[in-house]
Amino acid sequence: MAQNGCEHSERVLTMDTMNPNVKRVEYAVRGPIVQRAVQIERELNMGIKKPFTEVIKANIGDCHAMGQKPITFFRQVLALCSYPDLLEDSKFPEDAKSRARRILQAISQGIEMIRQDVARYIERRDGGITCDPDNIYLSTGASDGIVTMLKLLVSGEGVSRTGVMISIPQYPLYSAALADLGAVQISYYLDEDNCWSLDINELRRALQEAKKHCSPQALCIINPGNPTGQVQSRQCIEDVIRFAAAEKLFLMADEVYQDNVYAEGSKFHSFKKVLFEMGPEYSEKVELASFHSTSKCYMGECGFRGGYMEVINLDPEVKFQLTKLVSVRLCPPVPGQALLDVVVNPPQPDEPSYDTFIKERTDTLATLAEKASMTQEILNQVPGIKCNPVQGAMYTFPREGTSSRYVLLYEASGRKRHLFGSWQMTILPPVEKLKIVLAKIKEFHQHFVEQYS
Ligand SMILES: Cc1ncc(COP(=O)(O)O)c(C=O)c1O
Repeated sequence: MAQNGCEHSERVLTMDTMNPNVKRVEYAVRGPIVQRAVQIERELNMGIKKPFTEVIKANIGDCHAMGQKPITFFRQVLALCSYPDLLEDSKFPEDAKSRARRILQAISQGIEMIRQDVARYIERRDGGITCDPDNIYLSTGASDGIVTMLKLLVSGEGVSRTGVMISIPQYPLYSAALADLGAVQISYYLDEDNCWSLDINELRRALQEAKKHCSPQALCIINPGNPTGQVQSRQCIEDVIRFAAAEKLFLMADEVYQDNVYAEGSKFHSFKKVLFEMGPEYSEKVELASFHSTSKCYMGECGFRGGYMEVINLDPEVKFQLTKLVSVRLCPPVPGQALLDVVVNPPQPDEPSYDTFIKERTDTLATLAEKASMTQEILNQVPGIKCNPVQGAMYTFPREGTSSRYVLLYEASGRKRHLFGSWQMTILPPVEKLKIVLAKIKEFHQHFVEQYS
């Protein structure tokens, strides 16, 4: 008998009966490199001697786990919302208290106020272009919104099965969600030689090929990009919108890194703003869902799982279905909603927390900018490594040399040939630790090249 009192052969849920789509899901964030790192860390903790004393996790996108300081005002408001007796405590500033009272009141009446605050935030961000709170859906992080939208899109069988275009290199949520939903992944490749920009001809190529075996319905863009750190130009976004309109594709714009722009000459342009500035020919026609989150930018609050999506030009009956789908799962956790509210409605110049808030936000973004330029500078000093400028987001995706030994090693490890010799790392470790990581990469690479080329 098995431990749970049931013969294995009697189980209802086995590897043979389970959902085959789940088995197709790959998720690199929990993949072999991470598992090996965990194992090494355990061995170090057990006192096993190694040529190093610490594992610095340059793969994790969790800002606070990597030492970034949470924004004080946000945590104060969350503490007050969680334990309202603290509203009597004189140590908390008055603006944090009034924000907490407002949120507590709103939550008791439903989430309408938070959706309105999100809409006002989008209007400020997009230079006054109107945003209807009815187009805002609060989500448990951006991931939840993205998966919900994909779920709505997927249908059909065989050549009619929904195909969704995603960038390569990609953020693994997309391939995982598509595998899980049994949708067809249509890969389009970002242009490494042009700072990972998006080439419309490549979109065309991918789409034409895909039409032979599926029904392409949607195009996903991550801007600023994970894992490649590019910020798409306004021209590129316009081209993508024209392409989506011409090909009748639903646009999904993942904009969770909208504040993370570092490079001179790079600027974040939201898809919504560009769409509306292109005039009614596009703004009244192209269907768009855009996503934001409390997890990234200067907030880094991924543990609270706050986010929203804005939908534009959604068929009213589909919108009804979306509302139903979201409602069935009940609302996102209250702390995530409260946090989202203070992110979209931060301290104002006449409020006591304003100066601290601005200082913390500015310092956090300035440190990330410093780490972005340090990373690309040091990696580009290593002979054989090429690293594009980290224009935005929190990652770099450098490429190693092309010796045949590398190719063999790479393929032997079961990776995809097209990503040969490239790897992703975050710029999140504290400056001093990042310097150590970069120095180690330099040393390792030089040694590896000497040994095998
Ligand atoms: C491009 C991109 N989209 C979505 C997410 C998920 O965000 P959230 O934590 O809000 O679910 C991430 C997280 O790393 C990301 O990099």
